[in-house]
Amino acid sequence: MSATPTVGVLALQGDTAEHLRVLGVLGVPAVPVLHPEDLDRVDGLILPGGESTTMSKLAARYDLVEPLRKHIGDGMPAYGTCAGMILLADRILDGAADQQTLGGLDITARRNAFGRQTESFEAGIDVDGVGGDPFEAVFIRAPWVESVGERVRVLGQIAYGERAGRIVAVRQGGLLATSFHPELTGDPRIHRLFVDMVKGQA
Ligand SMILES: NC(=O)CC[C@H](N)C(=O)O
Repeated sequence: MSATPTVGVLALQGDTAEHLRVLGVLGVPAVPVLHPEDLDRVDGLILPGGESTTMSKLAARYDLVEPLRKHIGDGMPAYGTCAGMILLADRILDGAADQQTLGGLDITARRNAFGRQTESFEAGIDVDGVGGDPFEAVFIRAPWVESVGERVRVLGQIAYGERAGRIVAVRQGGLLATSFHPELTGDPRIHRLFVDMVKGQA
């Protein structure tokens, strides 16, 4: 792996631009990924937040489903935020009819688990491996992680209130997922963790 990896951001739908901006702030070369051959030019991939059913449909339309599964299965590091977490999950609950995921991450994600758009909220989350203050996390129609397989490490849970204990950040080898959206709040610590994972340094 080169000292400065190139990170791709899936560009089918959702907040691709915000992820590219954070990677730019970190000085990491970053490119949108829209076609299968784009995957050959990146060392890691971010799957953004947005709408997972729409992203799945567009992935099929752009012939990206199998190439994405292959790269992820072959060990390409990937980080899914919100809808991206759903795409990485091996199993989902409350998915749309016939909703398929890419899989790779041995979790069950419950879609829209925290309620409707109007019930979006923020919470401070202590994310394991991310030093400093709790991460100010924004949840927008977010999934939670209902259960994890034994290879999955829980990195963050909601600490207090009626949602206390809900798992919202996980890692399994080179795969990272958060229910929330670090790309929207200007705090680059989780992106830095992912870039370190891509470099093989975390
Ligand atoms: N902010 C988000 O990414 C929302 C995810 C959306 N609820 C979905 O199921 O895809």
